[in-house]
Amino acid sequence: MNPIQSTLPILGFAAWSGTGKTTLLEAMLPKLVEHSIRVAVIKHAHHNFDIDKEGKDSYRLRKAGAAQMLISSRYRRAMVTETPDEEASLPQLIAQLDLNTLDLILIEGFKKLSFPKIELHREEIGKPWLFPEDNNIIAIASDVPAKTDLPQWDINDLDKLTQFVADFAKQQSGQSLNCSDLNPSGMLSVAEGRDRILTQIVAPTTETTVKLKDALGQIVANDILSPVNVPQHTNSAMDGYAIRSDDLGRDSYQVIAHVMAGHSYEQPLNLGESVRIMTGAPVPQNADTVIMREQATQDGDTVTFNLSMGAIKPGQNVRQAGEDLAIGQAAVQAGTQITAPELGMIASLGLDFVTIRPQVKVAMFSTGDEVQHPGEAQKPNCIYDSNRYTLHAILSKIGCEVIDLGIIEDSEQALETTLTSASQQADLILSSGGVSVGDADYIKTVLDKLGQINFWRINMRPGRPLAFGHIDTTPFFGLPGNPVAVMVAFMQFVEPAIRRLQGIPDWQAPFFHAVAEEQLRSRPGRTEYSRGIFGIDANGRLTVRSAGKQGSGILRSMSEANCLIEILPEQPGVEVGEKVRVIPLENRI
Ligand SMILES: Nc1nc2c(c(=O)[nH]1)N[C@H]1C(S)=C(S)[C@@H](COP(=O)(O)OP(=O)(O)OC[C@H]3O[C@@H](n4cnc5c(N)ncnc54)[C@H](O)[C@@H]3O)O[C@H]1N2
Ligand code: MOO
Repeated sequence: MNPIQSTLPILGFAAWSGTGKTTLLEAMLPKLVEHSIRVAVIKHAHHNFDIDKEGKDSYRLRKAGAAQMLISSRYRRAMVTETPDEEASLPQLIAQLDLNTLDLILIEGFKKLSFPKIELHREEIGKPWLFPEDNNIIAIASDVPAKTDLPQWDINDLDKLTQFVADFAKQQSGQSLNCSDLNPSGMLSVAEGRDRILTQIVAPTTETTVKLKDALGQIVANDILSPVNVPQHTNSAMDGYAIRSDDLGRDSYQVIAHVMAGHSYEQPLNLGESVRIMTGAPVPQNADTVIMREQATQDGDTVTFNLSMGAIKPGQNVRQAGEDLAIGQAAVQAGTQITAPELGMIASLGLDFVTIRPQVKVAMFSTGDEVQHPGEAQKPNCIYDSNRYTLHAILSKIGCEVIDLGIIEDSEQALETTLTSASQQADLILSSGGVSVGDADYIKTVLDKLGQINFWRINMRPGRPLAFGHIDTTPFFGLPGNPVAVMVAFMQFVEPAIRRLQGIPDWQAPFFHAVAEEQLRSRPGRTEYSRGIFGIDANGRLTVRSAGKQGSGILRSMSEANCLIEILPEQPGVEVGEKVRVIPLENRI
């Protein structure tokens, strides 16, 4: 049988019924989303099925004879197509997906067709292995060992299984985009450059404990487990009256106490009784329902509730102990950068110290005799140094300690001294300028002398020239001099390396898709990063347009942009109305 063709990676799950395919997929999907993998699932059903429930408008219209029923809302859409004559084939189904917005297609069912599959096996089902008969099976998840050389894991080890699926998606997408076909010889694609860099970056395993406030912007080293229940007690979410849910329907209740936040009423609540309670105060034993004060009239120690303002629902307006976090639950996961919510949450657990990854120290300098310090009178034919300022800002934003080595004069000796001292102080070294072809050869001479540096040309714009290697054991990046190229190259190559040094191995920049409001040009084979402005149009669609002139030195359009528009090598350009990938800049630069 011919293998199923698709431009996106396809992976199926082969199993006998009762093995729990859907349950496993349901548990795996949120984890794949965490890996930033956008998944479509195609599921085969053996029997007749109705996707919309009897009585719903879409159901009624379909039953009334609509051959195709397309229903759409702000949040989702669904297409129900009647296929009275013949079931759709898997390739026809794949063709219905919006492949531009996906990274992976998972298939449940269609087990006779030829595409890569993971076999799921549970011994208690009592069915034979499938892999001896199906050479499309590439791995096994089972509760007993299988006699095969295929990779295999415990079917209950969801993390390992997810990692395999995520790696498969990434590896296959790399294969479906044949870089050597796309790139003129001698140039690396963005992905190839990044991969080469990342294989040479080793994450340190050290950690350090700091005071809570000093952890702002830093990376959590280990999962922070909650030592307490949050909230500590089951408590009231409103100022009002607590009663028992098995005691609804009375005309009135006797108010037997008044509980302020920080206090409690220690007696069990009896039938007919009510406790006046403040927001945050613990609800008494037996009480589980709070009616807000606006709905109540208290006369002496009797309270009545105005039900015309809303019926009382058992359990309403009560926050359960541990509902936010239960004791032992991970409040913040290892690898998270601490921002305001994490700082507040850690404080809310009563913790005032946090164990973090040591701050990554980045030494940086500018090169070029034409580059001048801001504040000096401008010399003829010179340019003020903006790169150390943009780099300082981005590095601080992502939690690095910056060692600013200034502007290095054009001399072998000065550069050698600077690089040697940088490699001793820093975890990573950054320079800008002097990496393209026509530049002072002394930079290459010094780098060759001190370390192992490769000068690459990346098939992207801006940011074509890039040097990468090590001075002693410290990673070194030579970024291009042009002010926008330096920022774009930083985001594509340096930030993933720093994230790895921070202990986040599979960091990926967030992106989404938006509809182009105007035509965007690109050269096929090259990744084009245009400064863009995204927004929402009158129809609620995410749209994007260019932020203006795109020269590699024009910082103004970078300042006005709120995103980079990434036009991929396989895209010849983007027409009006087409979807394009957008990398938001907020929180990145
Ligand atoms: N014959 C070729 N010329 C150039 C090529 C090429 O492939 N062949 N590539 C072009 C591209 S693309 C870029 S990007 C630049 C990068 O060159 P360098 O990394 O060698 O950078 P410089 O020549 O030193 O500077 C380029 C540009 O940027 C200004 N600059 C430098 N440092 C700073 C700074 N700290 N702050 C602000 N501006 C800075 C510098 O004055 C130049 O205008 O090469 C192209 N040429
Ligand atoms: O790509 Mo250069 O990096 O165009 O300015």
